[in-house]
Amino acid sequence: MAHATHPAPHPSVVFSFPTPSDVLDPLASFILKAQKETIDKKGRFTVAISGGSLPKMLSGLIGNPAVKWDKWHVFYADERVVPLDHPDSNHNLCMTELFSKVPIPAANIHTIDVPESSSDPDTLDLEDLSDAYEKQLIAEFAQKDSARFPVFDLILLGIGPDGHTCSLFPGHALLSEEDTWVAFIDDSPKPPARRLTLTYPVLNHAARVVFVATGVEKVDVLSTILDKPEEGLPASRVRPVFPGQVYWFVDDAASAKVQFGKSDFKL
Ligand SMILES: O=C(O)[C@H](O)[C@@H](O)[C@H](O)[C@H](O)COP(=O)(O)O
Repeated sequence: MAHATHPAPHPSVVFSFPTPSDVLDPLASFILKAQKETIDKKGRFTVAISGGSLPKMLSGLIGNPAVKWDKWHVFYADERVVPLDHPDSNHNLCMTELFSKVPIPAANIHTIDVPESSSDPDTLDLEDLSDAYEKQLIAEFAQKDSARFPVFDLILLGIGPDGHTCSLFPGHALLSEEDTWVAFIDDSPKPPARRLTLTYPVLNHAARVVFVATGVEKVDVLSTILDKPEEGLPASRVRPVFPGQVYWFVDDAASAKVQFGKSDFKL
């Protein structure tokens, strides 16, 4: 019997701009176009967002009347298991850099269940926390899309100098996770050790994954990720199934050694 064939993933699209600040407007325009296409079709826009320098890179959205914040449903691509108001919390960072500056309803931002000012988050059971976060995703996606995995309209990610993305670190057992939507890790090589993360099955069913990476400290890892995917760095393994698509918004310092073809940015 013939096996069903699945179209191969689209090749990634790489946009490189002279400086980090030159990335801001094109990135905002790209997100707005994705938002419009999605809301026109289904009336809501599901977004996963990570920490690091990424939230600040979304400043082009602040004050922009075209952003339909009330239609955004935001999840964290990964989160550190610390109180939500802790300096290490990705939610805290996103609030400071972005969400406190725009009219997004608080109910549309899905946080992990670690109360603000909680005095001992280390006693919280990671499996319970990741199950509870997965339930929030199921509530958002499962009945509506009736799919085995959620299909985020947009996932916004950074990369570490070791090639990690989300809390998916090189050589870690979580790289082989095939079933759960949200996983936990208690041995992150980058502190803090205890984190939750979306898994590859989620990343690789997204409609669009956007990586943002700037600065010379990313130059070697970016060329390994794009030019040597066979090395299997965590970020190289983000290859959403057709018709999903990976986009890179980088600066010329980060892409200086990349051989992979770059595209001219146009919408
Ligand atoms: O959870 C973390 O430890 C960080 O959020 C991390 O994953 C970060 O997103 C990348 O290292 C990229 O960071 P920069 O964008 O700041 O380089």
